[in-house]
Parts: sequence; C-alpha cells; structure tokens
Amino acid sequence: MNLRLLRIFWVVTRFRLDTLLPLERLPLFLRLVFRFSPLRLVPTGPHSRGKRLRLALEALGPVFVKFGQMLSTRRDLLPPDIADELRRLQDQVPPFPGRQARALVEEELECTIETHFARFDTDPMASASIAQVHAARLHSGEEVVVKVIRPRIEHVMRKDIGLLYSFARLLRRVPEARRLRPVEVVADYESTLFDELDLRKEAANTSQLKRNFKHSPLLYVPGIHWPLTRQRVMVQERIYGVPVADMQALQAQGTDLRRLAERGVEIFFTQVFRDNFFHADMHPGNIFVNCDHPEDPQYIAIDCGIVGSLTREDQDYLARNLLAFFHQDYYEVAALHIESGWVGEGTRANEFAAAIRTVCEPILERPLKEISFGQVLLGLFQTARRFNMEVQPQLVLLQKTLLNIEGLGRQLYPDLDLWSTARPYLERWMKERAGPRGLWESLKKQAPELSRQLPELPVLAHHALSHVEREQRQRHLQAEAIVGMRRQLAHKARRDRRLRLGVLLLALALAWQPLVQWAVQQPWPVVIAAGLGALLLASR
Ligand SMILES: Nc1ncnc2c1ncn2[C@@H]1O[C@H](COP(=O)(O)OP(=O)(O)OP(=O)(O)O)[C@@H](O)[C@H]1O
Repeated sequence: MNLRLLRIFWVVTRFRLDTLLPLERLPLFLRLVFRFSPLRLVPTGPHSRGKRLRLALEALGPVFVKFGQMLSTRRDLLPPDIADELRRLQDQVPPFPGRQARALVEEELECTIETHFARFDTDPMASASIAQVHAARLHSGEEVVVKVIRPRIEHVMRKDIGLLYSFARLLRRVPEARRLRPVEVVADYESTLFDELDLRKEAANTSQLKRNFKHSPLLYVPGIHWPLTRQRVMVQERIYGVPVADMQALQAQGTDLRRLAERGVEIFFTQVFRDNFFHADMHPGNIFVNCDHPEDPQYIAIDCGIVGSLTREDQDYLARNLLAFFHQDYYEVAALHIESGWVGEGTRANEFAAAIRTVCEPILERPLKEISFGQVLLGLFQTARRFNMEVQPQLVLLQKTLLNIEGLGRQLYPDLDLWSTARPYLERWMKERAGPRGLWESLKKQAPELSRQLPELPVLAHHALSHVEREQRQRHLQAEAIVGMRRQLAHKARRDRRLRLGVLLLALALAWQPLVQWAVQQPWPVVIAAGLGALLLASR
C-alpha cells in the first residue's frame, strides 16, 4: 500500500495535478502543504490540464483508467476540456500469458482444457484491463471465444478503489468539489467495476438481450455456453461480423449505411421502451455488422457487462420530455417536472422553462442532421440539477448510451435525422401506454401481486376496520378523559370556593362583635374592604 501511495505521489508530482485544485479554496492545512511542497519546483510542462490528468490516469493503471473513462461521460459534472481529454483514455495493459489463462480455465471448470475444447488458442485475440479473450473450438466443432478474468485483478482493484475513496474524501473538503459529490461518484464506479468481475452477470445479461431480440432482423446476440461459464470464465459463440467502425469494409460490401444508422436508433428505442433493458456499453469495439445481406444489415452486439433499465417513472419522464422537446414546448417540459415533483418545491414554471430554453435553443436551432438527443438531455439534466432535481444514475447511463448511438449513427450516415426516426416510435409508445392497451398491460403486470393479495382481502379489510375502530375508541376515550378532567377541575374549583367562603364566614362570625363596633366609628374602610371581598368572590 505504501509503495502504491509513493507511486501515486510520484505521478501527481510528475503531472503537476496539484494545479488542477483551486488552492485558495482548500482547507488551511492542505493549502500550507501545497504552498511549501517541493512539487512547485517541478515545471508543469507544455500540456493542458486535461492532457496531464489523462496521462496521469494512464500511468496509474486500469482502475484509474476505467474511472477516467466513466468520468468522461459525466459531462454534467466536468468542465468540457477535461471531459474531452478523458474520452481519449486508452487501456494500455499488456496481455497476461496464455498459459495462465489456460490454468485459470482449468481451475474454474475443474478439469483439463482438453476435456471440453478441441482447440484453445494460447495467444489472446484481445486483451483489456479486466479480462482477456481467447479463441477456441468445442469438440462439437463449434467455434467459440473464452473470456477469462485477469489473475489477481480483484486484489489490485480493491486497493485502488480504497485509494480513490481516500482522494474523494479529501476532495469533499473542498467546497467547489463537494458539488461534484466525489464519494458518491466513486461508489457508483465501484459497483459497476465489481459487477464486471463476475462473468456470470455478463452472461446472464447477454442471454436476456438475446431473448429480447430473438429472430429480429435488427440485432443478433451470440449465445452463451452456460455449462462452461463460471464467475471468472465465460464461453460464448464466436461471431464473424465487420467491426462497425470499419467504414471501408462496410462500403466495400455495399452495406446500406442509411438503413444501418436508422436501425441503430430503432434498436436503442426498442431496448429502452419495449424491453426496458438496454446495452449500456455501446462503444464501437462492442458492435459488429452481419453483412450476409448488406442491403438489410443486421447489428451484432457483444460485451453486455453493463446494462441499464429504467423505472416506469423514468421511462415516462424520458418519453414525455423528448416529445415536448420535439415540439419545442419548454413550458410543457417545465410543467412536467413541477407536476411530477422532480424539481424542488416552489420552482416557478416560467423560470425553469426560461433556463431550459437558454440551454436547449442553441442545440435545437441547428439543422436536423446536427441535433443531438444526448446533448438535449444533458442540457436538461444540468438545468434540472440547478433546480434541485436529483438525476437518477440510470438516466445518466442512458444519456451516455444515447450519445454513443448518435455518434455511431452519424459516422455511418452523416445526414441521419434522429428526430424523424425516433418520433413515430415515441408517439406510438405514449399512445399505447396511455390507451386501453397500456392500461391492460399495467393491470396484467400488477395481476400477480393483486391475486396474491386477493385471498387476504377479508383479513386485510378486517384489520383495517379494526384499526379504524380502535382509533375511534381511543379518540373517544381521550375525549372522555378530557371531559372528565374538566369536570373534576370544575368540581375542585367549586369546592375551593365553598371552603374559602366558609372560612370567611367563620372569620366574620368570630370577628363580628369588634368589627361592628369599629365600623360604627370608621365606616369607609369597612365598606371598601367589603366591596373588594365581594368582587374577589364573584370573580372566582
Ligand atoms: N463472441 C465473440 N466473437 C468474436 N470476437 C469476440 C467475441 N467476444 C469478444 N470478441 C473480441 O474480443 C474483444 C474484446 O471483447 P470484450 O469487449 O467482450 O472484452 P472486454 O474485456 O470487456 O473489453 P473492453 O473493456 O474493451 O470492452 C472484442 O472487441 C472482439 O474483438
């Protein structure tokens, strides 16, 4: 750990990452540390702050690289120059030896490689920070790929995540950085990262996506060999598509690029609205094209390690807002947010609509082929945050995927008009959700829960009635107790008054003789005293 800390300190020094911090806003002790540190003697060099951060993260290794990659998608949190630079982060990890991969497969499957594989390529096809992929052939003759998690990677990751948490906590002490919620961002990252360590999760996501697009001309998903899949090993059907970024190969085969681009958008909306299960790692390295029928091109998707799904409310949020944007009706967008309680209480629709207009109008003013849904959503989230809306991480994941899909589509077919491709889809979905079919679907979804509760209904009703009855009785008792108490108090007051009167009369009786004599001589004090006494008694 100490060595690791030393290394980190060295990297921070070499790339002068201290210059990224607003020194004047740091707590005093940190300000002093940085002010008198020998760090300041190291020149910052010719690179921009974004580039220095990127190089530093690359030098620190895979966990930091992946963290930077994730951060680069949080344009709602980062300044654009840093986000742009972080997008260029590359995994530069050398592959681990093939014999280690073989040993790991044997350990996980608890048998020799030869038991299941007719061939296993020791040289990897691809290698990334968390896993490595080897080509292989089963005894049935089927070509497969075997994905293997790097040895000891979990150990390294845990240590580095610990360090990231320490940085995040430190950063939280800087008022400006607190807004970025560094600890929560690291926690988000931690859960995504550790999910990727269990290949059974990726395999399950892949199977689900395959089922959702069974027999679809739009998307093909390679099958999983479940009997050969474990936590650190996944065996999958091998595919032979053209990488989607290989424009030359696609053009050479006469692929209908416009159709391909539009199908990307269609797949995205189908995943989000029909299936509520979307592939959230749609970078070009994970997308291939089946060119068996170039005029009717089909996508192939791999690497389903990261997927997303929205709550029913978030689905509604997305569809309604996108449609309102289509109509450039910012007031409707603002009203939607206020009605649904998404933004803070007391938000004024006019102010909110004006803020959204300011951010979105420059985007929507552009020609259709340049308009980005992802940018529009980003603008909306940024504005909504200013009005105290907590944007759900799944929505951010979706916005990032949308940006990827758009980028991909425009690269394939620069004139792609996303709005007209998506609009009929969204309108149909909204109509279905609000219409009798939507109602029926929603009833069907709730039916198991309702049917579970139905036999318990008399008991529940009895409980509810008893509860109401108990409450009423209690309230009645309370009321009675109050009335009783009042009665007791009144009774006590009457008794006191009688007692005081008795004492007074007794005193009068005893003092009658001398008083009369004195009153004959001095009548006025006696009259005044008697009047005051009578007043006092009457007031009780
Ligand atoms: N089913 C498959 N058929 C053919 N090639 C595959 C298959 N699965 C993976 N590959 C190859 O292996 C590469 C890496 O695979 P994958 O993206 O699943 O690994 P990864 O470790 O998650 O990588 P990254 O982090 O870069 O996404 C792919 O780009 C592709 O070239």
